[in-house]
Amino acid sequence: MTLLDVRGLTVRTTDGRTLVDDLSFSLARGERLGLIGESGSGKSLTTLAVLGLLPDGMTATGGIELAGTQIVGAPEKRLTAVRGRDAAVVFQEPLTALDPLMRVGRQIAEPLRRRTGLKGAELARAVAFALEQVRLPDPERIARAFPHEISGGQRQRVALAMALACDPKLLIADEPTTALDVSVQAEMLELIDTLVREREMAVLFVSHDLAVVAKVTDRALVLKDGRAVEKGEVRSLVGAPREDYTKALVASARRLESALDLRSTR
Ligand SMILES: Nc1ncnc2c1ncn2[C@@H]1O[C@H](COP(=O)(O)OP(=O)(O)OP(=O)(O)O)[C@@H](O)[C@H]1O
Repeated sequence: MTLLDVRGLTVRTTDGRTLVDDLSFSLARGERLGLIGESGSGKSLTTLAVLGLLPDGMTATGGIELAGTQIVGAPEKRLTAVRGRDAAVVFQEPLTALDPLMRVGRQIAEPLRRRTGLKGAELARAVAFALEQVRLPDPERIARAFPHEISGGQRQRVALAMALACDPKLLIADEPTTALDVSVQAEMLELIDTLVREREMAVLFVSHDLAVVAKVTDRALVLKDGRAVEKGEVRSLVGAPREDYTKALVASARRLESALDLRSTR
């Protein structure tokens, strides 16, 4: 069953520049797709369009159907209902999602309370559980901390816990490991992989690094200047890229072999 259907998505600026050009792809429930391309290729704008979050001065045309809701042209009220429940996002920079002035626990409590209606001690227990799920040690301490009091890797885990709090059908991960130290990148990818598998969530995974995409998804779509230039199984994109642009992405991908080995052993 189709969860996300993007048909002829085009994003333009008011001064007439086309930043995403006639893009189409779809995602079934529980399926994973990588969006790959170099900086400026339109990956982030595509994911923002899916959530109805395009910046001012940009308009989307075409169709985006997410869990039965037409996103393009939808009123804000309908979009608010979709976000969190049908699709949630983890951005490259966790501070985008986190309020610097609010303790971490309260930030996770809010979406949890909305979804579950829990209060008081039960809600506090659910917050601690959400933090444990993303493998954060000492969840009570983390819950009391402000975002600047924890490490970048821990903040990204908190952002992931917030995204998962409403049990969305689709997780959008936009360069979720790019800002992290190399040593914590692999752990984060593994965590995303495990958590979405347990929840049977679909994933739209954005990265400029094909090796990173290969760790999480089986299929990928290659974007260049806002257009899809190639799509298919990650394995065939890597083994036999047709476009020069894809060949360049393969060449620049780090640790590609180990990423593919990892998936083939599952
Ligand atoms: N708010 C904005 N106003 C004007 N142009 C923008 C805006 N945001 C993005 N763009 C332009 O749209 C194009 C696509 O940007 P987008 O952020 O989607 O690329 P990307 O592939 O996600 O790259 P990156 O990995 O660097 O974020 C780029 O040419 C970028 O300069």
